Amino acid sequence: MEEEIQSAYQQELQRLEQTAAEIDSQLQTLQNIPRYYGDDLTEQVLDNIRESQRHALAIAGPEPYFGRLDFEEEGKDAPAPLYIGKVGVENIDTGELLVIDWRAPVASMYYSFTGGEDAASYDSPDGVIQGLIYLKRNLVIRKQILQRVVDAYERGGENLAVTDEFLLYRLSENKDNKLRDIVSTIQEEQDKIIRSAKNLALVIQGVAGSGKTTVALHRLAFLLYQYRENIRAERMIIFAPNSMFLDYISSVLPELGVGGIQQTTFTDWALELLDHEIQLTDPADRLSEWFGIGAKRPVLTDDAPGRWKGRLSFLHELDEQLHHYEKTFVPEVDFTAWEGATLRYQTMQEWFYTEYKHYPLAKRRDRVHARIKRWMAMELDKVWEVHLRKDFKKSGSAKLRTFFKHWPAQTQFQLYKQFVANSQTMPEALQQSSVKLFKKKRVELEDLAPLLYIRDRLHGIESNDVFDHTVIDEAQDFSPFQVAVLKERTRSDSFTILGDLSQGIHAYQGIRDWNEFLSLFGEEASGFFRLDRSYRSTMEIIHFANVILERSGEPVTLAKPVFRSGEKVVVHAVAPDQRLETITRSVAHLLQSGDSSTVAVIARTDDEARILHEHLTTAGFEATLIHSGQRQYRGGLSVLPIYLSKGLEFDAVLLTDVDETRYELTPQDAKLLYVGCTRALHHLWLLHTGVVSPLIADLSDEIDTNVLPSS
Ligand SMILES: Nc1ncnc2c1ncn2[C@@H]1O[C@H](COP(=O)(O)OP(=O)(O)OP(=O)(O)O)[C@@H](O)[C@H]1O
Repeated sequence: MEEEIQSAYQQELQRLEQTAAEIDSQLQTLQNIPRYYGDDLTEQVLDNIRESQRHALAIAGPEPYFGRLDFEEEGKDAPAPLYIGKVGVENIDTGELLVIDWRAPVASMYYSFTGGEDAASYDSPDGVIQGLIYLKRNLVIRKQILQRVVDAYERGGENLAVTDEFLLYRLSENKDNKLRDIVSTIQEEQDKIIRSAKNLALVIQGVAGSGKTTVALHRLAFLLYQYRENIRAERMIIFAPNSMFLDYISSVLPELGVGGIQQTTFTDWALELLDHEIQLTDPADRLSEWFGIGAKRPVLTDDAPGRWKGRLSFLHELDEQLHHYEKTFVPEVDFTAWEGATLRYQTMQEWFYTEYKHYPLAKRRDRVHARIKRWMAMELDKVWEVHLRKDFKKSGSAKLRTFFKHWPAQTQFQLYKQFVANSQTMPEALQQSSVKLFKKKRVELEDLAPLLYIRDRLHGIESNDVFDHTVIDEAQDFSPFQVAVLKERTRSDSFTILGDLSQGIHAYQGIRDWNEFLSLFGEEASGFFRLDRSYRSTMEIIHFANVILERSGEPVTLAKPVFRSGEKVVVHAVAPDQRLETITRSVAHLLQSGDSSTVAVIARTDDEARILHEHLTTAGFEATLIHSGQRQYRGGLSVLPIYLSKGLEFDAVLLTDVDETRYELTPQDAKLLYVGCTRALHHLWLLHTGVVSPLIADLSDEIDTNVLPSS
């Protein structure tokens, strides 16, 4: 056995040397060719190709591949080894494929193969190809050094099922600052999503840590590879909850060799399109209202402003109002430029409603205006007396200006203000507060989608502004209205919409059920996936977090852990006068433990986080305070309010003040605490002074209560 392993290692060593030498030599050759900055188009195209090859080889160089699959295609007489890496590499002289791009059809078997003696298959452009798999091997290569060779499957061997050993090895590594690619360990259920066809709106419900964000980013890389003739990176867009989150995920796409994809938040994107005509109220006000403690929080109903204005029935009501606006847009008044020159309103209506029907409203108005001017010019030509012609021209223009005052060019905001004031269905309190706010030229987040909708009806959507693919992360916090607006701007309904209803902490604006989105697309054009396995946290952490979710009193899907065991979750009661000192000691302990390079101290509110940050800084720690305006994710030690922890992950998490007043037995608080706990990869500690939160009370078997280091 030992000998076999040694020989496999030697074999792989040799192969690696050859492949690495080929990559280095190709890269060297390309680097010797200077970049082209001239005007010749052919040269420019060639230079671009060389540049992307340089880029690909630079990615391949240090870690050329991560897996090997020996596959014997039906009709062939021997298995051929396929080496799978982030980018494909060919031997320049022989054309032999040294490394196969992970996105290539044949590589899909590396991810879908789960063992057994049966035939395996993949979809090639020429149809389904079948054959037998003889070996699946994981290889860890760093800086061209072969570090690990592990066979997950060998035909005829004892272990017929593909083992998770390599996945566990990857998961046990601790995290640096950013989210990373997972090409070497993509799981079968994730691979199905990544390789789904382009013209589908995919909705993915995935438990915390199931890899939703990561999978969505890999899907973009796949689409760009598979549909390279039809889609462009600059026409793809990712919507994420905030700028810091965008920074946190910013390494994955470059690691996969993909650049140029637009990444933004819905708010930033919408405000830009709306030409900053309006200002958004400070989101911090609403956040402190909803994430305040206890009695201060509003009751959550479907009449909450975000829920109400985000529903499709509001869109339909606006649609009706827009329709009415359009129908009455051309007044039933003739235009007389001068005596004897009258344009009947029926003619103008004919132009507006029939001839220019296909243009958006504002453009139609401009077209009719220009056409009336042309009509006046023709009428003038019929006037022979020169002095009259001059007078008519002047007075006709003045009359047209007055006449067009009946056709006011309204902005989307002016129209929206009227529509809201005229609404027959909006709850009165909401209508009044909106009208009051609009007087100050201010709007709330939930007004952005209706404003964009009206804007698009007025001005249309430029073909340059249409997306080839749209990703919405943390989509449970989006409204159907927002998705409807994005649907108008996304070609062929090509969407990846991902989120977790159990983490819907912004329920005052988000959805309750994925059907709220799916109904926008229809069955044929959409697909629904569930990811129930969680890869982030240890079994102990996931079991603990699941209990919290069960106590929420709402129907939930519990996360299934991969078999990775760690220490028990720590829950510790602290006397009030020991609180700060205990936090300091715990942080020091967690930072020193070997597998914690990122540690988060998670407080209940913004203010509590700020105070803790001050305390830790004074105690000599280098810590980053994460607040709602934060744009960069720095890693190391972070202090943050719990609602901002969504989407992030840390080797160790310390939740402070998990007591009955801060985390009540309500669905909202359960979701909030669930989000906080599921941020931890390896260590989860919770401290409380006073009575422990009912969400985690009486869990003695699951937890450790006695591990705090002594002072
Ligand atoms: N197949 C995989 N192999 C290795 N690591 C994985 C795999 N899938 C997910 N992970 C890891 O699990 C963690 C969670 O991934 P990600 O943040 O994408 O999940 P998520 O579902 O978006 O989480 P959440 O909803 O809790 O924010 C990351 O560290 C990611 O690298």
